Amino acid sequence: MRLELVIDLIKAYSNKDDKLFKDKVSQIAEEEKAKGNKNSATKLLAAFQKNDFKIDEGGSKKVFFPSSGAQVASNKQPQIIAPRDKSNNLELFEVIYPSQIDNSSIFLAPKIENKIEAVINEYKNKDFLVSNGLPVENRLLLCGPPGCGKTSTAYMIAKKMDLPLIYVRLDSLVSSFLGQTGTNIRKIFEAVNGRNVILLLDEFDSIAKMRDDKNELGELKRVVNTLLQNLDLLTSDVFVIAATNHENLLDKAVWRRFNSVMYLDLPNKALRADYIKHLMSFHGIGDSKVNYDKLSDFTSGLNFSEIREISLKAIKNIVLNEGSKDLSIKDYVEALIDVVFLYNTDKEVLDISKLRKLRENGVTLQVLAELLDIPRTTLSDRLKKEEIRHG
Ligand SMILES: Nc1ncnc2c1ncn2[C@@H]1O[C@H](COP(=O)(O)OP(=O)(O)OP(=O)(O)O)[C@@H](O)[C@H]1O
Repeated sequence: MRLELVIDLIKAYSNKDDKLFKDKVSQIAEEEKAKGNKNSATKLLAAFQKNDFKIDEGGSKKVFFPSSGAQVASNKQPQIIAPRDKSNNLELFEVIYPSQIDNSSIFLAPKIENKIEAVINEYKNKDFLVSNGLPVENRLLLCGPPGCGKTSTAYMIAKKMDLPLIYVRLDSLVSSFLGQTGTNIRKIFEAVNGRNVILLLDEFDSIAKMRDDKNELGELKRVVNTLLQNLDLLTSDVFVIAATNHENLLDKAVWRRFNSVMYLDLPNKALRADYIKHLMSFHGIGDSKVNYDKLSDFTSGLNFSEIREISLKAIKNIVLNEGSKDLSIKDYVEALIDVVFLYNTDKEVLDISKLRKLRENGVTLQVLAELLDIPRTTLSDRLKKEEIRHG
């Protein structure tokens, strides 16, 4: 290896010039390859990627690569300016920098968590993979019911990759002025192409599904084609995440564009219990005596967003009314009824089918009757009548 290259490496390291550092490592690898030392070149690149070159700066770790995130943190990266719609002058996307994303916990099934970690790792090492002639997964489709963490997962990935997130809501993009949509899509893709960013296309079905809509005319088809063509033209620097609640509405041409597809489902019993426990302990409520298993049963069939709302309501009630830190089953069910099993403010107009669901989820008649302030036998009769009505 030439001495000048070593000196350049040292200079790059001390100036924290990640681009120069990376260039010099690549140059050394190339020279080794040219000399017939392919193994040494591969080893060097592997060591480089594996160590991720973390430099300690006064106690806080700075990620050397991928570079764009580090540059944002040190204000070296030029700001990403969102293009605007010609008619209403509104910005076509929102830029969210990793420093603006908090570290709040996201609960995912272990299988999904592992898959996401693998995708992040692959993207972080994309240069190495590409230099070895291997493709990189940089198109992720997140599907699943609302409130199960598609958007939150995209944020978490941006935080972990230390990259700016470009957030586009396709439904609002389309609903504004159809005639402008194609132009707006082009403007968005031009603004991000070639940059190390995450492009989140939320409510993806709102545009992709239009292709087959018999009632819509050529304009919509053109819009969808523009979207697909622009996706194809993106460089591999852009990591694309599309999110949809209606994956069944996406056609084959759309599925083909994504090399990773993940389904974020409603939380199972264990995840619900962990999530409720996490929310409670975060606010200093509850203790080891609380039966989280039971609370988890009560919330069967609900999504994370609903469980969060219920739990926060219960926490607020406990803190405001009782000033205590205890969590009773009744407190929780009361919040549950308020948030999800609404009875139109008038207790006479009970939504019996929802109450049946609560009973099925394990809430006792006694607790329900007390909370609803109706005699237990009356409630029991009404539930039985409902049962007969439904066979
Ligand atoms: N897996 C999860 N772990 C922890 N909290 C979650 C999770 N999923 C959702 N939440 C909570 O619900 C809120 C809404 O979730 P999010 O917007 O990520 O869901 P989504 O699947 O994108 O929903 P939509 O399809 O309606 O856009 C989050 O801000 C968070 O508080």
